[in-house]
This record gives sequence, C-alpha cells and structure tokens, in this order.
Amino acid sequence: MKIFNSIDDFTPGNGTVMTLGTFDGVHLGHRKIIERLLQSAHGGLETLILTFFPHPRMVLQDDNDIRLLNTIGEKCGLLAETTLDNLVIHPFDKNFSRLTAEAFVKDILVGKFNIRKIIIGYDHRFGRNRTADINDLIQFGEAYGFEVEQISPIEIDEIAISSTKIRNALLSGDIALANQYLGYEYFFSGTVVRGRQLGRTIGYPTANFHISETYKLIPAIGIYVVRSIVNGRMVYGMMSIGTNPTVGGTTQTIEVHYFDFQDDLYGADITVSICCKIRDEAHFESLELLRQKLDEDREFSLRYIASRSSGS
Ligand SMILES: Cc1cc2nc3c(=O)[nH]c(=O)nc-3n(C[C@H](O)[C@H](O)[C@H](O)COP(=O)(O)O)c2cc1C
Ligand SMILES: Nc1ncnc2c1ncn2[C@@H]1O[C@H](COP(=O)(O)OP(=O)(O)O)[C@@H](O)[C@H]1O
Repeated sequence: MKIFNSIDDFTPGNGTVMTLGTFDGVHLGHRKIIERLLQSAHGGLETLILTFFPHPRMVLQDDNDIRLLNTIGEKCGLLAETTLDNLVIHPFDKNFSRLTAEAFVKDILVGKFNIRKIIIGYDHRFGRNRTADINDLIQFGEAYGFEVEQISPIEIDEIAISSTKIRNALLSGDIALANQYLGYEYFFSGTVVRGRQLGRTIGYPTANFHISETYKLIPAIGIYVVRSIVNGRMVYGMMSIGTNPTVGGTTQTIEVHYFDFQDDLYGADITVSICCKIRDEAHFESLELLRQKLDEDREFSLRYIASRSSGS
C-alpha cells in the first residue's frame, strides 16, 4: 500500500475506485467496506481510501476531548495489512473545509484521483457547510463519468454503531466486546518511563507507559492481561490502568509487569495488546496485601495464557 500525506502528492494511473471516511479502529464493519472496494477494482483500476488527519472535529470544533481508537500511525499499519493500493491522508484544515461540493468533485475526485467509482454512505454530506448529498454526488457522477455505489442504512448503522460501541466498551472495561468488534486485540504504543520504583520492592517491577498521542483512547481503570513483542520475543504480562490508591497515587498511570522477564525497559517503545480483563482496581490496607493480590492476578493470568495457547 502506498501512503500519500496530501491529495497533491497523489498521481493516478488508469483511474481509481475509492471511498472516504475516518475508519477509526479499522474494525470488522470497515473491513466489509474495504472488501467491496477491492472487489470493485477490475480492469486495472487502483483502490484508494481518502482519510483526513487531524480529525475534522479537532479542527472545526477545536475539540480536544475527542478520543480515537487508532492513532494515525496505527491506522496506517492496520490498513497496510489489507491489499489496498493507496491511502491518502490529507491534512484537514479550515481552508479545505471551505471547498464547495463542486470544487471537491471536479478538482479533487476527478482532477486528482481520476475516479471511476466511489463507494459512499447513503447519508454522506460533503462540501462547504456539508450542503451536498448523495443525489448531488450521483448527478456529478453522471456529468463527470463515475459510478456512485451507496452503502445502505443497515450497513452504515453497523459501522457507526460498532465504532461508538467499541469506544463505549473500552471506556467501561468490556475488552472482550471491544476485541470482538475490532476483530483484533485493542492495542496502544508508548515509551517506558521511570515511576516511583516501588514495584521492584514488592517483587513486581512494572514498566510505566507514556503515550504521546493525547487523543488515543485509554480503556477504563482496571487490571488486564496483556501481551507485547519485546526484543523480538512475545511476552505476556499483567497491566494496571489506575491511580494506585494503595501507594497514595493521584494521577493515572499505565503499568505492565511482564512474566519471565528481567530486562531494563527504560526508554523502550513498546506496543501493548490487551487480551482480557482480570478485575477492577482496589485500595489495599498495605503493600503486603497488594502483593498478595498481585500473586493471585499472576495465577489468573498464567491460567488464561495456558488456556489460550492450548486453544480451549
Ligand atoms: C497487575 C497489577 C495490578 C495492580 N493492582 C492495583 C490495585 O488494585 N490497587 C493499587 O493501588 N495499585 C495496583 N497496582 C499498582 C501498584 O500500586 C504499582 O504497580 C506500584 O505502586 C508500583 O509503582 P511504580 O511502577 O511507580 O514503582 C497494580 C499493578 C499491577 C502491575
Ligand atoms: N518483568 C518486568 N516487567 C516490567 N518491567 C521490568 C521487568 N523486569 C525488569 N523491569 C524493568 O524495571 C522497571 C520497573 O521497575 P519499578 O521498580 O516498577 O520501577 P518504576 O517505578 O520506574 O517503573 C521497568 O521499567 C523495566 O525497565
């Protein structure tokens, strides 16, 4: 898959079949649309997805509370696993938002992408102030010679519902439901930073993660089984997302204790995939009681990992 960081960088060959959207999560609903796109690409046509970054809501409504399932890098990685030909990530800005519907179709879809077909939601609106709808797009298609294939209300519902459902599932700690809709295990990437160095004193050193993308959605406070590839080896671990009330913590941290692992991880960039939830965070009367609970969490995790690798 070729990645273009602006519409202007793209040069079409024979013509394209395209769709556009946020594709947050690249979940099972999105994958169905991508399948349709791939099936439409015959006769030497190239497939193309147009997406925008930053997210239009971040730009138009200055919305800094928006939380997304994927960072732009993660989205590129997930889409690159498909057999799509082109991904165009256009920097959305106020100027772009002022393009009229006709200019968008004529100058971009036709002029830049040489489109032959667009697959789009029946309720898609576009152009300055979102004035144009699917009927306008069909008319433009007749005038400029491209086909418009509509995604039905039921399919749109599936897509919209599952992106929101996945966010809500993660925010309520229902990792199983989120993973089921995603079709893969929810993951994040971060850098290991220094913590209070208490973990090692109770026999459970924990790598503390800093995630630089503030818009990345962090699942609910709780204790989870996770896995990572570290130095080329898959390692399982148990993760705490929480404020660590037992040690008088106030700010939220993300910490992972990896099993059968002793290396120094400070400064490492690691991806953490979340397998399942173990329990809610609790306040213990002493570090010793916390340590005993961590022993139980470890037992739970090891049983889960064993059952997973035996396929049961
Ligand atoms: C699997 C796991 C579960 C945890 N559960 C709790 C908990 O229920 N309550 C709590 O206060 N802290 C919990 N912690 C966080 C510990 O308090 C934290 O790891 C310890 O304070 C070490 O912090 P440090 O990395 O800054 O040294 C948990 C940590 C891990 C790895
Ligand atoms: N099994 C392990 N899991 C996580 N981190 C480990 C492990 N073994 C060694 N480490 C190292 O120890 C550090 C965590 O120790 P800890 O005492 O909790 O200190 P900190 O409070 O700085 O995180 C990690 O950042 C990593 O460099």
